Amino acid sequence: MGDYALTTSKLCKYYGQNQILENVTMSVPSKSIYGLVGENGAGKTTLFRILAGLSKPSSGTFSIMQSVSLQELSEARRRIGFMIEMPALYPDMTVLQNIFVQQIQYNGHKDASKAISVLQIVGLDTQQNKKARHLSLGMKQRLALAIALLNDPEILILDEPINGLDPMGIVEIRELLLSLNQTNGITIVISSHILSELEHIATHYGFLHNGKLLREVSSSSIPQSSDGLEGFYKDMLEGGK
Ligand SMILES: Nc1ncnc2c1ncn2[C@@H]1O[C@H](COP(=O)(O)OP(=O)(O)OP(=O)(O)O)[C@@H](O)[C@H]1O
Repeated sequence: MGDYALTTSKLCKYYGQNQILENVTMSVPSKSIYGLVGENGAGKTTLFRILAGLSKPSSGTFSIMQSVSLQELSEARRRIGFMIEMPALYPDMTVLQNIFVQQIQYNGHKDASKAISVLQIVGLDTQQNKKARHLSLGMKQRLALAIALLNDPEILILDEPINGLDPMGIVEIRELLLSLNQTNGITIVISSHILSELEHIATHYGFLHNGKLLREVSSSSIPQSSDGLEGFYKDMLEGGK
């Protein structure tokens, strides 16, 4: 995969007059868990949407697994599992049927054994016959993650994947992500508001603030003190580091 799974160079995005991303130059090492930290409105989702091909940058370039051309990028994206927005679920279909819909859209056919295996990975196999309308938010999050895993991705891009999960659910997703990274070698890019949670799993961080990537560091640069990542981030925003 090369040294970097994803890179961006001087990426800018405007909506009308508003500059949302400003010269974002980012490098996500292969096989890392890269925590993207940033306040509400910092531009995290916008950046992920560009990588996913859901939005175009106003200027700048990016690469996914060394692919840069439009055609190569669309191939490379097939090797990424995205969880950016909640996938459109059919409320009157079951969990399993919703997985089948995704498989048919993506590959043209359904694959029941693969569907069950991703539901097992995210701990939803016991709920496979439940209608989507009856799922809790946390269960929907797991289903979105299951969908992102359907095509054995080499990279996972996860926007706030633990939003809405209870503490036990958060621990389970954390362990799942660690295992996907360590056992399957999947590079994971993850945004979360819960810095203490990112701290449990991230090997690298990028700090996005007002559309600018202030700094990238490896987790070894974060002090092991009680306010570790939170304190580091606060000091950085205050210009202390
Ligand atoms: N389609 C759009 N049109 C206009 N402005 C947009 C659009 N999408 C996002 N924005 C604006 O871009 C800015 C960045 O939004 P974005 O969703 O990328 O931030 P974020 O870091 O993901 O925040 P959050 O953590 O709240 O999800 C916000 O000010 C938002 O209002």
